[in-house]
Order: sequence, then structure tokens, then C-alpha cells
Amino acid sequence: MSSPAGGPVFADRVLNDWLSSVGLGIEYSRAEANTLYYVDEDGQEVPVLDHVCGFGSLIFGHNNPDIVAHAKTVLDRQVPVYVQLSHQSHANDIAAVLHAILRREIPGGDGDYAAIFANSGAEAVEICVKHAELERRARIAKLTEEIARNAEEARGAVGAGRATVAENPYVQFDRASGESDKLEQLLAEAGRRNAELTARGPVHLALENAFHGKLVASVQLTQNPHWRLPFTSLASSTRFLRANRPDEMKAAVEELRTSLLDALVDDGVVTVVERDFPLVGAFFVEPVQGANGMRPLTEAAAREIRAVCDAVGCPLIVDEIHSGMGRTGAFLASSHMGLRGDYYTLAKSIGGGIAKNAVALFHRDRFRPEFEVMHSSTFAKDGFSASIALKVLEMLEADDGRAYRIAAERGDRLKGALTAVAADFPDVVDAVHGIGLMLAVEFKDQTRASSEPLREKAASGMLGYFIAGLILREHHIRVLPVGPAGNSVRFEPSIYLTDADIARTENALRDVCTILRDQEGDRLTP
Ligand SMILES: Cc1ncc(COP(=O)(O)O)c(C/N=C/c2cc(O)cc(-c3ccccn3)n2)c1O
Repeated sequence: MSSPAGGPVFADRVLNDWLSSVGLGIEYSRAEANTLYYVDEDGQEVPVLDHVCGFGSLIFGHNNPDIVAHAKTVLDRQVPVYVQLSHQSHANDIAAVLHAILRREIPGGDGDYAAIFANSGAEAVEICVKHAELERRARIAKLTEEIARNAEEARGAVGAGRATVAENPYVQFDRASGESDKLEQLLAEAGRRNAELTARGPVHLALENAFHGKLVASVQLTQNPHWRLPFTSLASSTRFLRANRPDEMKAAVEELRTSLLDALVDDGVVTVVERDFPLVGAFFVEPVQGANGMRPLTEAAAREIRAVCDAVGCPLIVDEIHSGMGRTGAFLASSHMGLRGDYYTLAKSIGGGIAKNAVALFHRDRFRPEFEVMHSSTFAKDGFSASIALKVLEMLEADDGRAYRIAAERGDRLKGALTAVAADFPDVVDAVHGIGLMLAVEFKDQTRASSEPLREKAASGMLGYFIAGLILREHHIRVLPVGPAGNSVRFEPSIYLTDADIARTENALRDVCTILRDQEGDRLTP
């Protein structure tokens, strides 16, 4: 298999050595549709069926000819690519198409959605973190202004002898204190506590095994400890919740409940009232958890999450970066389970496999217009990438959404083949998860295998990578494990997957299952 040429290595040394150690150390030379190619030792071009497709970024496959031809036309036309701070109507063109799709696919979908563009999925998530904080700060400002007005009203009433100050659990008054002294002691303590609370950053909610990116704020929302723990001091914390545990969600929200203190005059007496403080900034949710083994949310979980956000008053942020853009047979995966968000993120396939695009969408009822000029990035919504995004959306929506129907049909066909293998190997395969062309096969734990090589590979957490190496080596099919769910292997091809591809995939999976059943651990060693 080809590997990086000899000579000094200045990039990916660790990564390339590790890839070779598990049998994935290949350099691809060409890519088209669902096929990658590499040149072997004999100089022959070897085709490889690609089930990774850019971690789900290629709904229309590698170097889609229509998208490439469109890109060439755009470049030949010398379209202005970088013209920041000018009228760029393509941004609104994209936003208008997305708005129409969201109105169609969101349950009870109403209202407009404003768009802010980015270069990557993680940046789109960071944009949502920032906008949610803008919203939270506005809520806090409104609360503190009201509390300040009430304090002045109490001062006026007590000063005019129209009110006395009630005993309260926050301040033990000196017996000799007059009413005004008591009030000032109370307002000082309330002010201290309120200042401490309003200075705190938000807590975010996310689901267990969530993946929302690896930038500073987004990595806090990605539970994988290897990727997150070294950086938790850099940004707000996240409370990870189990999706199908409504009782736990309610308990967590209750634990996070905290209050500002408000001095109110009522019938001649100043009392202290607790006012709910918006500590929770947002709830981030993937409708299908990619890095957790392509697990879809249930409708019940979707309803519970919506209810939690409505009760807390925080935005529900539906992260469709992996599951969106038609991959599950609808534009939004969240439309399958009736999950209605306040913000949405999209990326991956909106880049058409040749550009970098990402977008965050905000329901108009929540969108803060000033944010438009608060977040920017040199390359976001550039003229070239935007033209690709529009082309991809046009292809997805063509023929009344034919691409979605193909994704659903191909996904059902592929899932049927994977499920048939799972049924024949119940001792080796735990389950097949996912919707449409966002699928994964979960293998049983092999940490207590009779085969020592197999036991060791499983114990290292790399079993999925060794399985991928074997499938590549012996079947010329590219698969990869799914994030931290080390025993799961992902299948997220383009809609051009053929029946022959599916048959090849089933055959390769049967081979792997036989190896695992027969405990031939050495076969997994490259
Ligand atoms: C829901 C969701 N939200 C934000 C992001 C971040 O988007 P970007 O990668 O564009 O920054 C992703 C992108 N997904 C990347 C991903 C998804 C996945 O399942 C595994 C790996 C991955 C990457 C490297 C090594 C191992 N696994 N990467 C995503 O799926």
C-alpha cells in the first residue's frame, strides 16, 4: 500500500504512523462518486468503495461532475470571491432557500430564520454559543434593571415611612437598626449575591456522547474526554444528559436552578423574592448522534428536550451538521422525530464536496440583529463557496426532493443488508443503528475474547480501526469506527451507492463477522 514518500516529516507524523499500525496507512490519488483510488506497488490504480465519504460530507459523492462543472463555470466567470462588507446577495439567496426548506420540514414550522455563515461546523456551533449568550445577557439585563427599579421603590417607601423591612433568611439585622439601615443592609447583601451570579458564565446542556466540534467552546459540548478534558478551563461547562431519561433531565435542570434576589414592597412590607436566573445558556442536540454510533433520538426524547428548553427559556440548538443535508432521507433529520429547534446548524455536504461552508440559522423571534455585525470570518460566505452551496441546495430540492427519496431508499437497502448480517451473527453483532445513509454496525465487546490478539485490540479501544483496516486490505472498502463508540463502524456513503456496492459491503461484513466468531484475531493485524 502506498504511504507518504520518504524524507523528513513535518506534518501528521504521529497520525500517519498510527494509521499504518492499524492498516489504514493509504494515500488516495483520485476520487469520484463513491470511489476512491490509490496506486499500489505495481503502479496499478486500485478502486476503493468509500463508506466514510468525508465523515458524511459527500451526499453527492466525491467530485460530483455537476458540482465540479458549476465550480469551473463560476471561476471562469471571475465571480468576486472575497468581497467582505459589500452587498453579497448570494448570502440571502442561500438563506431564502434554507428558510423555505425549514418552513416545510419543521413541525409547526413558522416564522423566518436568519442565517449567519461560517467555514466549518464547529464554527457554526461556536456562533450559536455566542448568540445564545447574547440572548442570555439580554434576559439578565432585563431582570437586573427590574430589580434595580424595585430597590429604588423600596427605598422610597421605607424613606417615606410607608414600609417596613421584614425579617428574611439573607440578612440578620442588628436590633438597633432603623428601617432604612435594615433596607440598605438587605440591598447590599442582595446586590452582592446578584453580582456574583450575573458574573457567572452559562452552563450548557448536551446529550451524553455528544459531538459538537473541537474548537474552544464547541469542544466543551463534545463529551469524549480525550478531546474535551484538557480544555475544560477555557470555556463554559456542559451538563451531559441521557436522552431517554426525562426524570434525570428535570432533576438536572432543578439542580441548576438559581435565583436573583429582588426586594419588593407589598402592602407596606419589604420582602425578598427569588427571581429565576437564566444560568442555562442553551441545549445542544444532534437528532442523530453520529459519534455515538449513529443513534437517532426517539420522539419521546425530542418532546422532553423541547419541554425542558421551554421551561428553562433557553434556545434548543439542533445540530444538523452531520445528520442534515438530506443524509437521512429528509433535509433535516430532526423532521423524522418532530424535534423543533430555535437555532439550527448545517455544514458538511453544503460544501458540495469541494468547498467549505457552514451556516447557523436563528428563528426570527430569538435572533438579535446586532449579531450580524458581531461575528465574522474572512472566508465565510465567500462568493465561490456560496455558489457551491446554492448548487447543492438546488440539486437536493430538484424534482420535488428526489435526492431525499434516493437517500431514504438506498439507506433502507443498505440497512437491510447490514441487518441481515447482524441476524446471521447475533453472537458478534450487537445492533445496526441509524436512518437513511447515516448508519453504523455495533459489534459486541471483545475484551474477553478467547483470542489474545483480538482481546488486546479490543482492550486498546481500537477494534473498530483494526476491523476497518482488514476491510480495506482484503475488500478494498473504506469504513471507519464512529467516534468514541470504538466497537461501531460507520456507513455514510453518497446517494450513488449501487446494489453491487451493497452486495460487496454485505460480503465484507460477513467476512469480518466470521473472523470475530472464529476468534481469528491475527487476521486483524495488518
Ligand atoms: C454533529 C456535529 N457537530 C459539529 C461538527 C464539527 O464540524 P467540523 O468538523 O466541520 O468542524 C461535526 C463534524 N463531525 C466530525 C466528526 C464526526 C464523527 O462522528 C467522528 C469524527 C472524528 C474525527 C476524527 C477522528 C475520529 N472521529 N469527526 C458534527 O458531526
